Amino acid sequence: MAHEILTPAEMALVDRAAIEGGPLSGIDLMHNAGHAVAALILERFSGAAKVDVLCGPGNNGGDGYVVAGLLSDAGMNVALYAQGRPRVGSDAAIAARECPIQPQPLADYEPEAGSVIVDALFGAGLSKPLSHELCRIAEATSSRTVVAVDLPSGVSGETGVILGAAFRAAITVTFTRKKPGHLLLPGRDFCGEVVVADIGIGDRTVAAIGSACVENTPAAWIGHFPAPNINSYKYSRGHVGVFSGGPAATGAARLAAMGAARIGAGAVTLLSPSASTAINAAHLTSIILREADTLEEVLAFLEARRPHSLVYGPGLGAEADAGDFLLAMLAKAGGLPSLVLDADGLSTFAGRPELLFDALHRDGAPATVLSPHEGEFRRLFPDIAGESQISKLEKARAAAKRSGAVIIYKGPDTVIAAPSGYAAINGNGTPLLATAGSGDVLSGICAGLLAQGMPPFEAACAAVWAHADAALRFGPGLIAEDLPLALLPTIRELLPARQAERWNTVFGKPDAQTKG
Ligand SMILES: NC(=O)C1=CN([C@@H]2O[C@H](COP(=O)(O)OP(=O)(O)OC[C@H]3O[C@@H](n4cnc5c(N)ncnc54)[C@H](O)[C@@H]3O)[C@@H](O)[C@H]2O)[C@@H](O)CC1
Ligand SMILES: [K+]
Repeated sequence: MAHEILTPAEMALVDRAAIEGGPLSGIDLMHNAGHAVAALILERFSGAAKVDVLCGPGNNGGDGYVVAGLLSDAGMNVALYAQGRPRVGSDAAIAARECPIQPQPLADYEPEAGSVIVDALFGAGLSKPLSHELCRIAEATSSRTVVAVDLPSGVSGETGVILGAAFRAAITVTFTRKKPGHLLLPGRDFCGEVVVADIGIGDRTVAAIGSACVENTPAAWIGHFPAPNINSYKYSRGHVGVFSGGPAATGAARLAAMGAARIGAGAVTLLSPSASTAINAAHLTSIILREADTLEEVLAFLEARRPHSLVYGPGLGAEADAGDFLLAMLAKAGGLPSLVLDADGLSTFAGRPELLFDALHRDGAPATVLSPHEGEFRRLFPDIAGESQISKLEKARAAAKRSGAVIIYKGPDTVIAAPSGYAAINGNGTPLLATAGSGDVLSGICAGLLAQGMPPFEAACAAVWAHADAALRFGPGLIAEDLPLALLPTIRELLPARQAERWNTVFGKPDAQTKG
């Protein structure tokens, strides 16, 4: 699976395994890495007046020496600035020896207009904040064209956190696979365009490391994406129940309902308190409306109509009674359908999250997806949210393990994690989604996919990706009401891709595995 994400530690293991397994040695890999960066610079910036290559003391610097030599051989005007000498016997020392350009001290470096800067100071080995001098250089280059080797120096490849300061790259060329820091904020913002170069390490060597994280792209879940078949009827295509709020807060549930319907659920029922029935009825056409004020009425609906998934939370109010009602439903209903908890359905458990987690860990508990944004995450997992040393990826994993649910930890860099630890980082997030009600639509999309039989982790990933893809295709001016209809071009590309995946399976590719 070429969409795995490797932490710097996993990448080091992959490099080591590749070198031990042969046929490429460490210096061969470094030559390949340098070639990839030099080729990109020649392709994109061949007209640059000058290229300034900044080399650090480790192997990231080693890549820089290779780049400098290749660009100079290609006729470009190259200057080399180095901080420290590579360790004797290292691959970087070989690369430095091979490089025909005499390095100047990095302390003398002043960026000039018209130069392209190659940041080969630190990559995977960044271990402490940049020094004052490096912070100054990073700041001085912030409006220049910077090509970062592997990672912009100062960005932690593991967490995406900035150590002191960081170079702001136009393009980052990384090797073999992306690292979390290329996708998690704020690191992602410093990377610019991320190019993944093949330096000769095979997919099998990467797979042997067993990374438990992927970039959230359709490749990660298309094999599970639901497609109706000729025998489908409305209930077999999936039935979603969405709980509506009171008369002043009914819109959120209708947004979720429309998200569920557009992603392909054959039937969606809005469960409405009687006080909201008139207003919901005035706004709904294809969505089924059912009055339900009491737990008995909800249980009767579940028994009679057997929905395949439920959305609980949007517009319900964060007071304790919303949580109490859910707990009562979880305690009473035998075989509750899968559940998406969002918004007030999460906030209602502030200060008492263990009541929810206990219920979700009980035998027979439904498969559940929790979709907190930053504030809701902090309400449910205050200690995990407060951990300053771990990444958003690790926080989502810890939350999934504790709650027993798939977590969609929302934000510009949404992370999806399963209780097993398997996780995905989303890369197509867009600020267009920062609009009221967009999260309600997401919960509906997720429930719509669950109702169609998609496993919870894959449904959560697909919902997050499709939601953002729809927003990107729609473009500026998007409001939450537009999102369900904006899903159409996305779905119309996903369905043929799903069909193609089916044919691949028929022709012998291994079947898609559930990662939840
Ligand atoms: N054979 C390999 O392992 C390959 C490695 N490659 C390159 O090697 C890089 C990793 O190399 P390294 O593990 O040597 O790590 P780096 O070159 O990223 O940095 C390690 C060195 O920097 C020092 N250092 C870290 N943070 C510092 C800071 N803030 N201020 C001052 N000094 C600091 C460390 O003490 C160490 O000497 C990758 O990012 C990639 O560019 C590629 O050439 C592909 C092959
Ligand atoms: K770098």
